[in-house]
Amino acid sequence: MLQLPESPCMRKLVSVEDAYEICRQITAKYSKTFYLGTLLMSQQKRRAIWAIYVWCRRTDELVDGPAAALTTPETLAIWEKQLESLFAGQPLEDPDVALVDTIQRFRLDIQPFRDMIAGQLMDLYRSRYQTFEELNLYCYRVAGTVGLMSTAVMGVNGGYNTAAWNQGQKPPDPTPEAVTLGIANQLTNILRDVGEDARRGRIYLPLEDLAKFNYTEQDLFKGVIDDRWRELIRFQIRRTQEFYHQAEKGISHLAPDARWPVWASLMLYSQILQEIERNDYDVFQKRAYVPSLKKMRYLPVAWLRSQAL
Ligand SMILES: CC(C)=CCC/C(C)=C/CC/C(C)=C/CC/C(C)=C/[C@@H]1[C@@H](COP(=O)(O)OP(=O)(O)O)[C@]1(C)CC/C=C(\C)CC/C=C(\C)CCC=C(C)C
Ligand SMILES: Nc1ncnc2c1ncn2[C@@H]1O[C@H](COP(=O)(O)OP(=O)(O)OP(=O)(O)O)[C@@H](O)[C@H]1O
Ligand SMILES: [Mn+2]
Repeated sequence: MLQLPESPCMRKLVSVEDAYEICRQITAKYSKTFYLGTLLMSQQKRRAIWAIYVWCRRTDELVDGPAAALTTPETLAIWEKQLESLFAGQPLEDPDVALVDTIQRFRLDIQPFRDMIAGQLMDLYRSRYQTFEELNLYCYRVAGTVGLMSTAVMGVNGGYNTAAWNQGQKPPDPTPEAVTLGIANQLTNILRDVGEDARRGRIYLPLEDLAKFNYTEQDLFKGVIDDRWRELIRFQIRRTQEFYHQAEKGISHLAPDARWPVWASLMLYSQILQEIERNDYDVFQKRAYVPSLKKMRYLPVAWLRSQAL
């Protein structure tokens, strides 16, 4: 598990180059899918995504990592103060040096970062979601925000205004689809991790959906896999696939060099849903993952899709 660096002190921080290298290593270690996606980007954009990844990972680790039991709302309040310091150009820890550089180069907005902290705060207070609407808000905060942060780095389709017939018109804005992709990823993550979360007493599946399929919390904690469960998870998978489908429509409005990495990460992460089906919906004993060779096979398919107008 990722260790948070020691508490901030007055020691000298690393150079910008070294800070990006630290972020690269952490991203490579903790996310095969997103790291692979960043390798398809230009050097400037990929470094920026690594810096963002590390800040997100560290934020998530506060409530999900090995030291999570020590995290209180005050911990998150201090983390938010540290965030404000980054946006004021003042890094406090080594990986922050890269994020400060990224914030300035890409003029990032602080709001998605604040919203993500608010999402992690929800994890301190809640372990159940009654409705999909409530879950959707959680997903926006912890993952839709990543879509906003990433889009600011990847950029929108700048070629749009240069076409004579588009002069004076605003380019289509892919922001809603970026949020939708983040939510789709998070819904996928929730389905993959049902067992792991249950072992921590957490249920992210909306309770209204459990009720609809006549499946109880006790069934879930016992890991019951029967037709009610299969139908319930099929329903969740279909809903998640609709989110992916909506998100796809935004990709052609991104900067051309960002389309392949986004198609690739979308296709690879959404494959986890198929793996869940292949495991006959056993998300209690098995962890659905996409084997590396399969991931590689999707890269040319993603490239072809990224070339379509
Ligand atoms: C290729 C690319 C641009 C990647 C972005 C990489 C990035 C900055 C990821 C941050 C991930 C992170 C650590 C978030 C903290 C909260 C959290 C844990 C969210 C879940 C991600 C992690 O998945 P993983 O399987 O590694 O989780 P665990 O091992 O269980 O901890 C999430 C599932 C959310 C990830 C959300 C995104 C990557 C947003 C995707 C949206 C875009 C890139 C926008 C694309 C634009 C358009 C127009 C479609
Ligand atoms: N090719 C593989 N062979 C065997 N086990 C694997 C393989 N890929 C993944 N796993 C198992 O699943 C775990 C997490 O895999 P996963 O694909 O979720 O990696 P990740 O780095 O978290 O990537 P992602 O960004 O997709 O979440 C690994 O630690 C390993 O136990
Ligand atoms: Mn992972």
